[in-house]
Amino acid sequence: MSKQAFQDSYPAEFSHCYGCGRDNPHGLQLKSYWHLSADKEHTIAHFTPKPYHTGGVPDNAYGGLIASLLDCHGTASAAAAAYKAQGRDMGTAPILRFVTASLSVDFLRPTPMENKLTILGEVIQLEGRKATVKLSLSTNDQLCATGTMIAVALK
Ligand SMILES: CCCCCCCCCCCC(=O)SCCNC(=O)CCNC(=O)[C@H](O)C(C)(C)COP(=O)(O)OP(=O)(O)OC[C@H]1O[C@@H](n2cnc3c(N)ncnc32)[C@H](O)[C@@H]1OP(=O)(O)O
Repeated sequence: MSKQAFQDSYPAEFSHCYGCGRDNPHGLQLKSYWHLSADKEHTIAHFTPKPYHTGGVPDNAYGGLIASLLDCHGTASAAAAAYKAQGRDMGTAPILRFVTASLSVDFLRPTPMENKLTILGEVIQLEGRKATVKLSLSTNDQLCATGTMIAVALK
């Protein structure tokens, strides 16, 4: 299985996203991958916050950062799952690109900033152009946030 990040398969015109665009030097440049655990096939991304990603209390991450990480990991996971369902490598034509139609986030506890964050995704349904993605963010073995996304493939 390819170790190329999902986002690195995006065509150049889709690579300027603040959260995950490889061509956005001011962005977060999130990278997502397949992650095979014993029982399930997840997607995974890691992000280490900078001190300026704080949410007011210096030790804790800004909620908007957390939502951004879930957002970009979710759409990338949707695209990866859709390619996989079609038996195609990511980035092959015709291009499949998903955008966020809805994203809900539950912030379960303050998210400490000193260690890397782990974002997991699971595409639980693919139906027509619509993907439903379950998301989580944890650090220090503590679950800090969960999310649910509806992503829709661009026509
Ligand atoms: C820019 C390029 C970047 C591409 C590169 C991406 C890089 C990473 C992006 C990071 C993530 C983002 O921030 S993305 C940016 C933030 N998101 C956006 O700007 C999206 C804005 N919204 C839209 O453009 C539109 O509303 C769409 C594309 C989402 C849907 O419009 P549409 O194409 O006309 O499709 P439509 O027929 O309405 O919907 C298709 C199916 O999805 C369902 N559906 C639609 N919206 C919802 C919803 N909120 N909640 C539940 N379900 C929904 C419909 O019921 C239908 O289901 P059924 O009847 O078929 O069952």
